[in-house]
Amino acid sequence: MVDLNALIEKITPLDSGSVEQARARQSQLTKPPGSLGRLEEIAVQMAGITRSVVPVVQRRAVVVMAADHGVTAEGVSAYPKDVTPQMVLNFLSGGAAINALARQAQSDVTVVDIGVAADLEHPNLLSRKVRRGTANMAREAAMSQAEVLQAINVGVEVIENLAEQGLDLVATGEMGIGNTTAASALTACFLDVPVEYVTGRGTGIDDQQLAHKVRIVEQAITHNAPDAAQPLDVLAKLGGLEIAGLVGVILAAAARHIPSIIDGFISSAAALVACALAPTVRDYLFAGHLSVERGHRLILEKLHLEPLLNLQLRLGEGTGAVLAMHIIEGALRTHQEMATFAEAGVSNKNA
Ligand SMILES: O=C(O)c1ccc[n+]([C@@H]2O[C@H](COP(=O)([O-])O)[C@@H](O)[C@H]2O)c1
Ligand SMILES: Cc1cc2nc[nH]c2cc1C
Repeated sequence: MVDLNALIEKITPLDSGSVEQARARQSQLTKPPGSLGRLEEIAVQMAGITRSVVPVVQRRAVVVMAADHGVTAEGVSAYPKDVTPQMVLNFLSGGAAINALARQAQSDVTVVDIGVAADLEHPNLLSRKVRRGTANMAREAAMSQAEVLQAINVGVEVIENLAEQGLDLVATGEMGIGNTTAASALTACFLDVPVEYVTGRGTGIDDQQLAHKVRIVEQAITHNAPDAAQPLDVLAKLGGLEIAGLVGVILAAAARHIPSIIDGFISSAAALVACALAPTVRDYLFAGHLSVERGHRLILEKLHLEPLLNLQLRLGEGTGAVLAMHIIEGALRTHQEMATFAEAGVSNKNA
């Protein structure tokens, strides 16, 4: 089992030397300073993360963590919980949105059963069930402390195995009917805001169901009384197995100087927990996109992350994060391939 404190200690600040050299390179490229906007910042941040002045992102993966949620018994989703295992099989057959987008972005897709209630078997599935879905958080803690650590450990091991084969960039993905309810509860707790500010329609519930979902999240928080100063307590009581797994992914990637692209609302709730455990991790993160889900913007504001895309997505799976891989690649290609003023014989700005 991972020693979480030791892992957190490995997450060090970005390398300032690489940051400065990357900035110096940007200032020499054939463009007015700042004209490539956020692409310039991305290239510089990537240099600091990877400790390489001219980083590459050849080997890419999206880790899709799948799990069920006991709170679905309260009628908080527009879809039945059977969709979780059904979509896992769809990911494994290559028929989901994430598969199409990952093929386009030349990213591997790693599918992990970290807590799906049903039995699932497939040669390409990583079977790492911690338990068969969480307990109903409206009535009891979603998970025990031991289970939450086990789920984080799954994420850490997935990254360690991927990193051994070579990994330059990872995207977070998830699948779990009911998981926007868990993500809303976590967000309300960590941001200390009213539940209704951070509770949205998920897969598409109506106004009446939304009002009910808000009450269920409020009930879960009141009943479990998590200690907001103890991120693992909050995660165990209100979280999900896939969210805990993604906390492990985010922490382990940062410890190995691998950048993570965070997907939508649920992935961002995992990032919120990871940053509560290890604030330095934030510098290793990119926000892939801004989800339609209510509350996502508040998480990104709290983490001082600006989304790379805003496409009105609300699918999850890692779709927005994998789309954002193209933006990061663009930032690195210009950083690497553009000629300098001296190389191209272009006159620089008058001194
Ligand atoms: O990523 C997002 O922002 C997002 C927003 C809404 C829904 N989802 C996906 O929809 C599922 C959760 O929705 P729900 O309504 O069952 O809580 C889960 O599988 C998520 O991947 C994802
Ligand atoms: C069909 C479907 C696909 C999904 N992918 C992620 N969450 C999902 C929820 C549903 C309902």
